[in-house]
Amino acid sequence: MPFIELRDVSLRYDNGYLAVEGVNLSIEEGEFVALVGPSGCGKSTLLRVISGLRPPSAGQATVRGQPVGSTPVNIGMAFQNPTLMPWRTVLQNILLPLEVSPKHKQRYRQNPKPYVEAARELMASVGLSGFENAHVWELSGGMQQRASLCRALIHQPEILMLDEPFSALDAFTREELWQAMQVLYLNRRPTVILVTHDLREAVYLSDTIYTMSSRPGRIAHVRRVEFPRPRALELTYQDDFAHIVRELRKQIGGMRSQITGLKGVGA
Ligand SMILES: Nc1ncnc2c1ncn2[C@@H]1O[C@H](COP(=O)(O)OP(=O)(O)OP(=O)(O)O)[C@@H](O)[C@H]1O
Repeated sequence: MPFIELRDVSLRYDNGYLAVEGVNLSIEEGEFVALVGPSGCGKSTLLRVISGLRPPSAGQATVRGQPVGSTPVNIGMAFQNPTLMPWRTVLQNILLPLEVSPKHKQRYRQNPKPYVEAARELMASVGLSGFENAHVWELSGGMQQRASLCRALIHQPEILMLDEPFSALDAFTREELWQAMQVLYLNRRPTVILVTHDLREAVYLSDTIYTMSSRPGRIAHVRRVEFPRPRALELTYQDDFAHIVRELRKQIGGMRSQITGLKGVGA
């Protein structure tokens, strides 16, 4: 049984807008999946469906075979904007989800020590040791995003949802963060769903890449990525890596040219 499954899922927003239609996908436990596609094709909408924020208008979304929302599922999230609280230290920001997580809040209140240890370990794995008592304004954008990834993982979520978490960073910092993300993933093996416009990022990090068509979004192409892990950054300069990136770009370019009426855009 797949861990996460969408069967013929469509979602129409309250204003009548059909964002996604007839989406089928199935994600194994511990799989790293990327959703790519033209702007507005419904990538974030699918995250909302899987997290239970938006019930599908048609079709079925299940986690472990149970309809989404029928049983609690531990989810971690990180977004483009790290949204750390400026009045809290980095360590306090990372511990924040434990104050509200139904699974952890009581144990955390009674005995915070193991959680603080876990937060320190997470920080060490992404190179943030020594910044536990720093405040947000003392960190670079890349460091803030590292902290946001640690915060997303502190309550040991089964599913980690990443909505363009590296898109506001410069190219070098972004690549550093891919490597930090890979370390976190290999240490914990959560099921990850990454929404991104960066095709190199998708290929570097993922096991499977779903390319969505423009609105209403459908799954237009599924690409497995078989490179063994850990993946070195040098992989991104290899021909077989570039070949997959080109294949995805061609798919998306074709859709964009259908929308704009231009021939060969991005192809
Ligand atoms: N709450 C809402 N009400 C009505 N329409 C919405 C709502 N949220 C999103 N949409 C529309 O649904 C479509 C899909 O949006 P969504 O954010 O899922 O796309 P996306 O692929 O993540 O976009 P992008 O790549 O630009 O971030 C868009 O056209 C958007 O305008």
